[in-house]
Amino acid sequence: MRAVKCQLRTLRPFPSSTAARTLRISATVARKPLKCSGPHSPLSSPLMRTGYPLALNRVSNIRGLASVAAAPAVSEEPDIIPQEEILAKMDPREMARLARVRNIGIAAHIDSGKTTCTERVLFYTGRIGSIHEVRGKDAVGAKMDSMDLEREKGITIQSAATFCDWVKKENGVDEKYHVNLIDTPGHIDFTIEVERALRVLDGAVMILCAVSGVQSQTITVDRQMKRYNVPRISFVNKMDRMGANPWKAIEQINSKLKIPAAAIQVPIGGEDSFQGVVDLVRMKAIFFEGHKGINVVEKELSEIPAEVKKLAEEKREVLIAALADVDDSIAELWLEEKIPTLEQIKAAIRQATLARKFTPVLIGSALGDKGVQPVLDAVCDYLPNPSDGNFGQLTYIRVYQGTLKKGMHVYNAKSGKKIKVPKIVRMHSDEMEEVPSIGAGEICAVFGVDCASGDTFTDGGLPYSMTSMFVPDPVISLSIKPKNKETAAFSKAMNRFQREDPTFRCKVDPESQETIISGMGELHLEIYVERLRREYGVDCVTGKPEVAYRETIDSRQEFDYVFKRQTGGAGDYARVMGYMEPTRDPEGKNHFEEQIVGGHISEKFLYACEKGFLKSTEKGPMIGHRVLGTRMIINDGATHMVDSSEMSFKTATEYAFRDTFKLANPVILEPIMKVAISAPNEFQGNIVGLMNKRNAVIEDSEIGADEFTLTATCSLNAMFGFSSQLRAATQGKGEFSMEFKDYLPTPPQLQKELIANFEKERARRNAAK
Ligand SMILES: Nc1nc2c(ncn2[C@@H]2O[C@H](COP(=O)(O)OP(=O)(O)OP(=O)(O)O)[C@@H](O)[C@H]2O)c(=O)[nH]1
Repeated sequence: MRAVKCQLRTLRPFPSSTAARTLRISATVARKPLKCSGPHSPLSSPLMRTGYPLALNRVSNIRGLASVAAAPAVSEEPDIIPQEEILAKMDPREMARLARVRNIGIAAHIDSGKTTCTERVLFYTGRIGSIHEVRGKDAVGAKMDSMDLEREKGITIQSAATFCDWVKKENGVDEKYHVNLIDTPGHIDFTIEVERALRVLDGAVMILCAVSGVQSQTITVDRQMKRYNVPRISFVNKMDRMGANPWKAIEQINSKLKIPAAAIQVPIGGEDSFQGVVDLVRMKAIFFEGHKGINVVEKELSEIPAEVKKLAEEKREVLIAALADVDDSIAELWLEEKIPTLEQIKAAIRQATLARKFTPVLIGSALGDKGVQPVLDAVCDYLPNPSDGNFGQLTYIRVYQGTLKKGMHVYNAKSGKKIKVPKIVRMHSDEMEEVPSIGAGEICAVFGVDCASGDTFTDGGLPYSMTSMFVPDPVISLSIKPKNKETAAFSKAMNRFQREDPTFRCKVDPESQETIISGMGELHLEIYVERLRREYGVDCVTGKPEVAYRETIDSRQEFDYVFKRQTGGAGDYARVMGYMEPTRDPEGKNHFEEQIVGGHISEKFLYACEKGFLKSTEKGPMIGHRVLGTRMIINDGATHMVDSSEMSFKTATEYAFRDTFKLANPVILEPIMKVAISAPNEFQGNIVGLMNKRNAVIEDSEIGADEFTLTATCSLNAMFGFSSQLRAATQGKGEFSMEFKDYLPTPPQLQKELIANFEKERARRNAAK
């Protein structure tokens, strides 16, 4: 059993977090139709025969040039067009406008203060007249938490977008910036909202709690920012809390997130005596006075305590040393023991941030109305504008089939919109090469194409669209039924929720005829049930939440299956031979392959076999859950002149799959979650006890000044009902988040129980028919 466990650990349906992986996923999806032949094959579509079939996929906006370094070389020797030349060709007024635009998101662990911070941003920029707190005493709730549910629960559920104008003072001159801002939810159940936001943004503010530092969900959003190449600045919030320690948080950004980070401010005071910050770039003390800290007051360092001034000098050295590591010009000055100027420091911070080699860290207390305005200044100073290195419309494209030529027309598979490809470039470090065309398998960038990340382009003849956004698989599901007969409103709501949120799924189980909804956690589904009631007036009855199990096999098994039926008229006949084996595919994909020699089964029937295989993987033979990581090879068989049909081969494959699966060491897999719990120190014993009872593996325990954080892995099954037990064990002071980690085999006893329950339920249904 031990060996099985190790091998199956690799069955991880979540791809790793690199942009390259996004490419590979898309490539796999795209290649699929190419492999098959026969009447349904795209290769037989008339347009495909004309010699210029193509399917393109936008991978991501270019946010830094480093990620294209691996682009393959072209055969021609094109001229190299320097970036400045391209910039020079753009309308200068448009360039100037874009230089003052910022599209940014705020992302962080739950309860770090994203909404509280956004509320200040809206207030200081004049978008709202007064500040209302999350779960505040006035019961109004924050502006960005616009859903009643968000205000009641004090959590953000949907990303909320807003905009504001911020006037930054630069050498005494007012500079007006337009900031489009998205506040994203922190709770792991709504992680798709963060994914959705990050792929359209140019930059992000990552908020951390000064007491807790890097938390589990900070690691998740970090991964997401890396996946979409989003440059970021960091804000260490809650400096007024007891035990606040920005240096620990910065150290953790360096060590846990592996991003070079350094403070560009130091705090003046801390905890309940936190008063303001020293700006390390300009070496000025900054205080926040007046109603809700609206007046930013600048003072010389001579006016602040000597120890803060000393700390500021020390931390400025640290900042310059960190910049020297990521910026050549600062490194040269450093070696020559020269002190960089304010402009040089600012330029180095900006460039290193845009290249995602560095994150500058700011410090403050949003609730205490201190430190938010400098974050807005830093957004303008250090985060990209839409024309930074991407000219607003530069789009990465991967060509999957055919050739993309300058001047040709392509169609957006989603919108059907026809666009002309005005110019194709290949990236070469920070320069671009214009090329006349680009072939299959290559990556290029195009200008002036109006599209969204992940869009697919074709020559108009293909109905395919590729997936590129990473959508995690739901891990939990429950049956749902309207109490009364409001079916129209119920279906309308279900359609809308699914359109909005790809991690929320809804389907009707063909056997039980029940509607089943699936999502990322108990809370995720609870919120939708509640939204149905409030927004659509549909009260529902829900079943017990169920884990999304998976089924797989652990050994190779041969088969020789004959499907034969004689029912008076024409009969059915199909014989399929071959073997099934585990793929050990890290993404858990299933594969079908034919290795027929001698034509015992025709192409048409083999296509039907593949269909039968794919259908079988949707509902596993053991407990009806999806199948992962199996390969089926058909290498021989037989056909009857009269009785064989596509249907008989499809059915034969399904039966062969079902019978062979059961003989090939079948295993039920269950989702294993990574759980992070934090609570005041006095409850540590209680929590460890709770987790031990669930057979969790405790991986790490970090004890802070007043709170501890425990990380563990535990099966999702064992985590049901944990939130209420945690509340009871910590007097409501504990919080937890969990995230899918892996699929692992269920304990043998549980596997037996699951199979027995499944069989019992099936027998009950059959008897009721
Ligand atoms: N002491 C202190 N509390 C803060 C600060 N900022 C926010 N809070 C509190 O922290 C809690 C969470 O704040 P939110 O702004 O809702 O955090 P969030 O990150 O938007 O939360 P989610 O969207 O649900 O993840 C609220 O009770 C805030 O009042 C701060 O600077 N200091």
